[in-house]
Amino acid sequence: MIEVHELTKRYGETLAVDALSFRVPEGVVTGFLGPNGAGKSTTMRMMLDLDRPTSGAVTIDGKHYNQLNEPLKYIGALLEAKAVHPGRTAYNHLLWLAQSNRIPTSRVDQVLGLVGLREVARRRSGGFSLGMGQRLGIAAAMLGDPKIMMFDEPVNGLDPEGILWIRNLMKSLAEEGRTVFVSSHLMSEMALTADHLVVIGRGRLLANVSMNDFIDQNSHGFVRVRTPQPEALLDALSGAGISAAPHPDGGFEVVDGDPAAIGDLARDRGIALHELSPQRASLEEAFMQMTSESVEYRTGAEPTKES
Ligand SMILES: Nc1ncnc2c1ncn2[C@@H]1O[C@H](COP(=O)(O)OP(=O)(O)OP(=O)(O)O)[C@@H](O)[C@H]1O
Repeated sequence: MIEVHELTKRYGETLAVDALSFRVPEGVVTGFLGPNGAGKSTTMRMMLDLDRPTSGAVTIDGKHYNQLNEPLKYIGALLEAKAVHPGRTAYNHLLWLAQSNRIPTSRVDQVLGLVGLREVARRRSGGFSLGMGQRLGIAAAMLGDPKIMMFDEPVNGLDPEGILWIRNLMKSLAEEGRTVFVSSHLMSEMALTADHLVVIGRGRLLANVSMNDFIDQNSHGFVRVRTPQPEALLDALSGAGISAAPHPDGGFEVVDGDPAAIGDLARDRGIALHELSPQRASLEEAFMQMTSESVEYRTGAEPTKES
């Protein structure tokens, strides 16, 4: 369990993280979302003691990172995939990390197998592709078999196969009961991976909810209706006080509509329906809705000091 308590980070005039508090639950993938510059990387660095908070604290299973004996056994992280000495082989990079945390050497071979790098283990990592570098970073994160794993933008620059592999890996790590905390600015990817969301803007907490609740709370669902008798249907709907907006594809959209009520109304009037489908907004639409409601988070808005 990761707990963030009133975490604040100031870089001179910039308030990068502002009294942030949240917990990252176990057994699910938690997505960490926020516009560019929201403070995600700074928060993650402070979680790993790579940056010192101005105030507040992060605890991992109740302890500060620097109190963890052999930290790779508690928390594994992929922050900067290319943060590996280019002249070192994949095997030696992992061996060095394993030895520094008293992890058995046999585990190096095991994680190389888990990420599919066994065949290139003796090659220098400087010649690795981006995808191989990501896999090596993930192998390092898994080395200590930690209960908590953090990934900062793990699918950046990966091909579809690599993206699918990382998505499935994160889900299976969570299913094993681990805490999986992942940042990404790719909403469609996050929607497919995360069960829970922590959303920040300008260093502040905006939401800490399940994916489903976040979408429901920040967007309107609608019902898509298609009929060969559009005029009769529009008439019936407006008579029932339901407003429907025409869609360029010839159908209608009823915002916050109840499909059963629309279906019953059409049946009562003898109107044929060729489509009656409830639609849900995407995570991207919900995210845009949430951030656009506040002037502070709108693209192009000047950051307000202390905001
Ligand atoms: N070392 C630093 N010195 C000064 N300012 C910094 C430093 N690191 C981050 N910042 C500032 O802190 C704020 C938060 O940055 P951070 O990189 O944490 O955001 P982010 O949410 O990870 O953004 P992105 O999605 O663009 O990576 C930004 O205004 C950034 O310019």
